[in-house]
Order: sequence, then C-alpha cells, then structure tokens
Amino acid sequence: MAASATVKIAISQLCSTSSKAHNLAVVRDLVSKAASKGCKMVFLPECFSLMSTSSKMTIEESEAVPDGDTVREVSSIARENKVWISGGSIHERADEVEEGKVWNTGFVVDDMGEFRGKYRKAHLFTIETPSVTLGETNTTLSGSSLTCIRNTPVGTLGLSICYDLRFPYLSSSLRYNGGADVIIYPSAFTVPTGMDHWEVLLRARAIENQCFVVAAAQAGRHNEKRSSYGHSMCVSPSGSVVSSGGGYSSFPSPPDDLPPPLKDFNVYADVDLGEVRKARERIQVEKHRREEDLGQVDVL
Ligand SMILES: O=C(O)CNC(=O)[C@H](CS)NC(=O)CCC(=O)C(=O)O
Repeated sequence: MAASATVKIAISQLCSTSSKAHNLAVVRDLVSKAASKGCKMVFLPECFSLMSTSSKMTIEESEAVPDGDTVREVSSIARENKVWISGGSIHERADEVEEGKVWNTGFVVDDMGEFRGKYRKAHLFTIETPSVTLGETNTTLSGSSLTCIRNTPVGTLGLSICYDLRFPYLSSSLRYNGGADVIIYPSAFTVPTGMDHWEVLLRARAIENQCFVVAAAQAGRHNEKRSSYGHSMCVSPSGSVVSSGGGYSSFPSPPDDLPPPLKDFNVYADVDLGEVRKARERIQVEKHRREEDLGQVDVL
C-alpha cells in the first residue's frame, strides 16, 4: 500500500468581474501566493475568467478549449509557478455544433503548463423565483461525457461543475467508473440556494463517494444583477469540512442589501490520500453496492 503523503492545495475564492484582464491578473497573483506557500495544485471556480453581464457577452467572449487565450494564459501561470491548476470553467465556443452557443467547460493543466483534459458541464441551471432568475440553457449546451484526470498531485481528479452537485449518480460514476479520489465542484452558487443546500450537498457527495470534495466558489457581488454565495470548501472523505472560505451567511432582503464584494483570496487545505483509503476500509460501501440501487422500482 502506498505511503500516505500530505499535499497542500489552494482553493481560490473569487469575485470575478466582466473584465478578463482583471480576473486573470487576480488568478496570477493568487496562484503565485499559493506556490510560495508550497501548494502543488490550485483550484479555480466556475467562470473564473469572466462573469458576464449578458448572454451576448457570454457568447462573444467564448473561446476554444484548449486553443484559446484563457487556457494559454492559465498554462503559462501554471508553468511559471510550477503548480497544477484546475480551471473551474470557462465558456467554450460551440459554434460548430450550434451557432451562438457555448459549453461551460472545466479543464486541468499540469505544472509544466501541459493541457491534461476538459469536462463540459452536463446539468444546466435554470431557476425562476422572486429572488433569483437564471437561465443557463439560453446560452449553453450540455456536455455529454464525464472526465477523470489521473496522476494529479491529489491522485485521480473527477471533474464536475456547480449545478452538477445536485446529481449524485454523476459523482458516483466519477468514483466507481473513473476511480476518483477527489471530486471538484467549481461553482457560482446563488446566495439563497447556497444558504439552503451548498454545504450539506458537498458533504453528502464526499461521504457517499468516500472522496475528498474540493469546491472553489465565486463569492460576492459581481455586477448589479448577480451575486454568489461563496463558502469555498474542502471536505474530507469522512465528511468533515477541512477548510472553508466563508461568504454570505444571511440573505436579508435580496438583492439590494447584500454587502459589497468579498475580496479575492485563497483557502488552503491539506489533502492526504491515506484518508480516502481509511474511509473506504472503515465503511465498505463499494463492496456493498447492488445492481438494484439504480434498477427498476416496483411502483405498487
Ligand atoms: O455561465 C455562467 O455565466 C455562470 N454559470 C453559473 O453561474 C451557473 C449556471 S447559471 N450557476 C449554477 O449552476 C448555480 C447552481 C446553483 O446555484 C444551485 O444549484 O443552487
């Protein structure tokens, strides 16, 4: 059995704006801080390079992955700082499939700046309530396959994005079909749904899959129309919150009373894959799974 070794990671909590240049400068600064503290990998949130203010902007600013400027810039940052980077997500141009549409795509680059793979968000978020209205399907296409990346500094990394968090069988595929040790949920959760569900869902995904869960989150007010919940988190395979970035904890009278944007910062955590092994030895759910779990139901 491999000796356990602790790897330091950074989870960047951002309040991204509609300026790519600004957002990428923030990322560059936070990655260099993380590297100087000995981190081997940095995790960025969903839409780290751009929180658009309109569907038009989302489409116009979309890029190729891996051949676009943002992946290129993140690769240079990774190479210069000798750290792996999980690029939570950016808008990937999907014109070849449907004119004027994008995918919401996460990617990973290694510490030499090499592109290691990508994942297109499968579940698209649409909500209409008195306090929040969002329609991701207006601009975005669903991805149609899942991705794990092997041999990262934190073992096998299972990729997913934000709203995917609500679909537990996706995370189970990452673990059982992909061998994930760590599952990521780069996010831009809304404040009210984050308050109700964020932590409990992240902890549930960690517990049921006996994986670390790493969730880099957008936090604060991005523009007049959009705020995110924050509370970036690393959860251990036994379900304890090992570190948390904080964020909004109350939602008085939305959205005008929200406090100003939180500053961009890193949350640090130690990932010891020995804990994955221990959690799996202690409660042997892999062995106890049954075909019926995802099978037919007698409805009587
Ligand atoms: O594409 C962009 O510009 C940014 N994307 C997002 O912010 C996405 C889709 S609108 N947000 C979520 O999935 C929030 C999910 C959520 O809040 C929940 O599940 O409760």
